[in-house]
Amino acid sequence: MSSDADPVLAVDDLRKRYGETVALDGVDLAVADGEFVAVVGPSGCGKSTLLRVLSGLEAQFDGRVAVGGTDVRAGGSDDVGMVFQEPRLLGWADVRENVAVGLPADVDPERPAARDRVDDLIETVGLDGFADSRPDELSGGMAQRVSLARGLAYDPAVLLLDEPFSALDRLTKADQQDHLLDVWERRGTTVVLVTHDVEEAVYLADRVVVLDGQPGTVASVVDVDVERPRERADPDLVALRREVTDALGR
Ligand SMILES: Nc1ncnc2c1ncn2[C@@H]1O[C@H](COP(=O)(O)OP(=O)(O)OP(=O)(O)O)[C@@H](O)[C@H]1O
Repeated sequence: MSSDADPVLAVDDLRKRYGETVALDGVDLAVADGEFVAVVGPSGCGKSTLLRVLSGLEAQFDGRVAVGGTDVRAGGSDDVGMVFQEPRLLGWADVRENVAVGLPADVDPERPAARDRVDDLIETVGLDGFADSRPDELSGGMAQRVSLARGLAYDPAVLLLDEPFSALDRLTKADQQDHLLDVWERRGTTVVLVTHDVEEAVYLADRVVVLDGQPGTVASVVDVDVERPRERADPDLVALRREVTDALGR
């Protein structure tokens, strides 16, 4: 997919420092509407920092970062939903209440339209029948799907995911990856996924951005030009995995 025309996410010459530590140095990235981009890189190269900047959680940086044409420092982050490695659910609240936390602040979660929206999201992530369950009644994969529904509650233009499946066992992980693909395909949300897992990146993404170094810079961008639905064992995917791994090792 081309990212040339009006990218929904535009990062130009991003430089981010924490005191003396430069975390990112001159990162450029353009993500097209509806595109699925994975960001991989070794520990400490600034992957989470990049997501934090994109989400508006970090206001101090040099360069330009815009979502939907609006600078994130000027409210562009309203168009961004975030899913973290840990589901970060409210233990005392049920699934419906946990998803409703992600609704825009001016929406009363008790209003019928808001309840319908939340129930629709719960169904979207495949948790029908669990709306009244509490987090301790859910498996790890289910809890992560609540977190995904919460991230979608704002109906964001861009969904940012920071290693959302890394704490899950292999089978649950594969299941959740397919679930995310399903949600992405049905909703058309633009996705930026940070992961350590090259296999996951290549299986899911249209493009894999390899970050490297300290400070982090874009070392390589690998297009995953493989038709969907994909087979994990597809020789083209296996070859692309090698290409990404080689780029990481350089
Ligand atoms: N709040 C902070 N204060 C100071 N330094 C920080 C802070 N957050 C990140 N850093 C530093 O910025 C650099 C990039 O960190 P970041 O967490 O973005 O990397 P990462 O690629 O996500 O790592 P990992 O894969 O281990 O999560 C590291 O050198 C880290 O120590």
